[in-house]
Amino acid sequence: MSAKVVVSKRRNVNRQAIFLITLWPFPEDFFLSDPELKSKVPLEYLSHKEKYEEAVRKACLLFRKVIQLQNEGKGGMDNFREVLGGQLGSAILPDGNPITLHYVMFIPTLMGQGTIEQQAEWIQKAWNCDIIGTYAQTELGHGTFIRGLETVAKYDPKTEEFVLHSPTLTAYKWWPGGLGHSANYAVVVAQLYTQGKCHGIHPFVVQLRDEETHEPLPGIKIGEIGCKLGMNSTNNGYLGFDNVRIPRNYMLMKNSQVLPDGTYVKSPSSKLTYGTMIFVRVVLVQDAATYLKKASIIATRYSAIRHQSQIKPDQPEPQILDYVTQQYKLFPNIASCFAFQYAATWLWDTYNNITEELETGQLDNLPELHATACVLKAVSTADAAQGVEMLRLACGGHGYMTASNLPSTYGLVTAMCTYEGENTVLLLQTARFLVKMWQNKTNVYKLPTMKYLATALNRATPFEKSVEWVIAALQKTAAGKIDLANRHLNERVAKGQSYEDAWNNTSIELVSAAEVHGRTIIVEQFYNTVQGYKSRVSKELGTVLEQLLQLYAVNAALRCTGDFLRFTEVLGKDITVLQTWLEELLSQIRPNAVGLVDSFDMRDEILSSALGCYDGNVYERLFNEAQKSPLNAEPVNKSYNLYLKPFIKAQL
Ligand SMILES: CCCCCCCC/C=C\CCCC(=O)SCCNC(=O)CCNC(=O)[C@H](O)C(C)(C)COP(=O)(O)OP(=O)(O)OC[C@H]1O[C@@H](n2cnc3c(N)ncnc32)[C@H](O)[C@@H]1OP(=O)(O)O
Ligand SMILES: Cc1cc2nc3c(=O)[nH]c(=O)nc-3n(C[C@H](O)[C@H](O)[C@H](O)COP(=O)(O)OP(=O)(O)OC[C@H]3O[C@@H](n4cnc5c(N)ncnc54)[C@H](O)[C@@H]3O)c2cc1C
Repeated sequence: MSAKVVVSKRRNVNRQAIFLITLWPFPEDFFLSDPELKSKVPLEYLSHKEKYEEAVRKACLLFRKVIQLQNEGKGGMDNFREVLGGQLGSAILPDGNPITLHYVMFIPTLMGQGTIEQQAEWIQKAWNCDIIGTYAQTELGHGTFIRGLETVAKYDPKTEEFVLHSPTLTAYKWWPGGLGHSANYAVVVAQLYTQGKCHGIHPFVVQLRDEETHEPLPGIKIGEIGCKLGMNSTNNGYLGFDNVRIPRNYMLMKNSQVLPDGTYVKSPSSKLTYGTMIFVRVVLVQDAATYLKKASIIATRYSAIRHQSQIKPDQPEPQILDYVTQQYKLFPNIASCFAFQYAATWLWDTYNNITEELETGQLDNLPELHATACVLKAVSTADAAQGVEMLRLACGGHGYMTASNLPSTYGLVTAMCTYEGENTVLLLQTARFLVKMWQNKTNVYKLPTMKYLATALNRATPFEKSVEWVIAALQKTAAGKIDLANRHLNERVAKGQSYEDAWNNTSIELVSAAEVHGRTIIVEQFYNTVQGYKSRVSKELGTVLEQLLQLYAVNAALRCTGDFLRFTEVLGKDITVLQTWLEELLSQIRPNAVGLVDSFDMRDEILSSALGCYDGNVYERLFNEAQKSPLNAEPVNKSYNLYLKPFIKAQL
């Protein structure tokens, strides 16, 4: 991965802005120039069924091209990551990809939970797409509380098989992507029973459909769950089992096993079953950055084109980009794109390092990785969803048009707040870890993202107008919130509440403490990244990066003013200094705003937006898109003679 400086100049010198990006040698043109990957008719004018069929057609072609590149030695996993991610992936399949789960969860689970022999059996078939899988964990009745899943897998030692069964309607698997009509295999998470004892949830490979006819196999009740807020081509499905038998070795047995006689061999850690969920949460932080970049480009370019109202009576209508309120909607989101990008890169590296440790049986850092993946996924996806909605609103009526691609982008990003662990639940997971660290302070000194907790609470943080102060204040606030929540927990227990009730009654504070902890990590990673670049890039770039870092930090601080006043030495007058600092930064960033979003380097075909095109011809594109409406094919629609005319006549 080589970081290079890309200079993006826009029309005139004062808009020169440069942005440091990591260039992947990914052949975008190979995909975007393929006419077969373009929709003949805008998706919004297709039926639900047609949208799905079009998505399957494109998804198969997309992956065929990726496999072709791989066979030619032109990249591997990176190419999959590009076509599955929020940039190229959502440009070609804006309503979701029905085969995503095959690559994002089915194959990773086989790799993470299968024995070497099972990997040898299944992974080549999966990579060759001889089989198409999904990841079926969530049920109609349970998504968060996976220890409460109802699907059962009972071992029959006589035949050395597991019998999968859905005892209730709420036990039906519900949500898995591609499950409705696309996948013919699934990793199914079920309660394992052997020798009359339940050993909790475990992963099983289950064939769902005939590999030739694609007909559902006997005992398999399967279909799609219907229309959703977005992602309507993802083919999320339901799956019920009526005593379906699978061979013993279809249980993924890397971590725990069932021997032929039914003996259960326990895993070194029950948490290893959860591994795949960490992987996707880590990857989602990058996707949050990508979706927010896409919306930031669209809204910023549109704000440079759109002229509206007057700032001074004798002046022509200004670019709406010159309204400070508009800058306040746009620029903190641009800064967040950098923040989440850097946090995603750091988290990806951390994940890979710790996953290597897990392979050698070292589990020490798994809890911190889990807690960190949870909080960064929750904070980045929540902020990205809020940011995309703010950017849509910043574009007025035209932002509400499907042709802007902002509604579709919102549909994709807001789903991330729910899947792979609903955000509140994940923040509570992080809080659980923080409280445990707080109560057992000796551990805190070792963990990279936690070591500030050892000293932050009692550290003096007199106000100063600097990013370093903001980081120190966020750390002190996080420590203060964790300490206070812990004290309230203990007080509730002392008054006779069970620990579980005390936890529930303290959960608002716990979620808030976890969130501040997450923001601390993001600001600190942004700071470390900029410090690392400053000595290696031009003075201009260093200045721009510093401005963005300061904007992200001061905006994070202003979001925490209440807590800052409670947990740090900051005073009301200091908050005024922060507000003025923010306004100064908006003004400093204004000349580079368009250049900055240009440097996110997303082509028009990726943006798929009449508002965000590089040439700025917004109105012509909006009008041309309107002509594609089937209603405009004829001047008078048949409903006039059928309904309107009789209605009008009847009123005369
Ligand atoms: C290339 C780009 C591609 C991007 C495109 C992606 C598109 C993908 C589209 C859709 C994919 C979506 C797929 C899904 O949604 S799959 C289903 C996801 N479901 C969940 O995430 C469920 C969430 N719930 C849970 O994880 C758990 O129920 C829980 C909330 C964590 C509670 O667990 P539990 O009931 O066991 O209770 P505890 O809190 O007591 O936890 C017990 C201990 O286990 C530790 N733990 C929990 N989870 C993990 C984990 N994942 N890893 C490691 N450790 C874990 C926890 O910390 C406790 O430890 P302790 O020591 O404190 O006892
Ligand atoms: C687009 C999309 C794609 C998906 N793809 C898949 C897939 O491929 N495979 C798969 O298995 N699943 C998939 N899911 C399901 C997803 O993982 C679940 O929706 C998610 O885990 C949340 O579970 P739930 O929907 O049952 O909500 P619930 O768990 O019922 O949560 C509902 C509400 O209750 C709250 N709540 C729940 N538990 C607690 C708690 N302990 N403390 C405080 N509040 C709590 C939550 O915060 C939330 O506000 C997908 C979901 C979506 C939206």
